[in-house]
Amino acid sequence: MRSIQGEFDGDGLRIAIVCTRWNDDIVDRLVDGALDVLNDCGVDDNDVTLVRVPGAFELPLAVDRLAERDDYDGIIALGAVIRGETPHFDFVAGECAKGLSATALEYGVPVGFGVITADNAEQADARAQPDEDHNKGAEAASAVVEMASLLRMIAE
Ligand SMILES: Nc1c(NC[C@H](O)[C@H](O)[C@H](O)CO)[nH]c(=O)[nH]c1=O
Ligand SMILES: CC(=O)[C@@H](O)COP(=O)(O)O
Repeated sequence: MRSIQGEFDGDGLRIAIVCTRWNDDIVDRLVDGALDVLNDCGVDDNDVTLVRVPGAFELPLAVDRLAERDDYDGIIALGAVIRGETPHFDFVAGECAKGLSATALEYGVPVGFGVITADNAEQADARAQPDEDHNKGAEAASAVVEMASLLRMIAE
């Protein structure tokens, strides 16, 4: 049986990170986690582009435009959607996830879903810790590097 699995080799990869200003106290820690993983994987800092949008609802449009440019081997989307008093949470989180997934499939570009969806600030904080195992940004960056590598292997 032949097995194909991506490697955590970021050499030569061009990566965009799109993050939100909403909940930036949390999201900036996701950015740090993502950057640490990209550095560990050997992605050159000069090959990383950081884009900031207002909130998670705006992530898909920015990611879509970046994917359309075909300048990036992977895109990491970072945000934190924290439930409030109304159903607004469901629409913001749902449309964000749906839009990011649609862009990945339309352009064939790996999009890391590094968007925390939490019922409260404590849950969000617990998913934005410095250690990679508790940082959604690190998780998303790792997935993007692996998928970019896998897609290169499949294309060979
Ligand atoms: N409540 C949160 C939001 N809400 C804002 C929306 O994302 C959007 O910017 C607004 O509806 C204007 O279009 N965004 C988050 O990222 N996190 C939240 O908890
Ligand atoms: C996820 C949201 O948009 C949410 O924080 C908004 O809070 P609320 O539902 O109380 O307006």
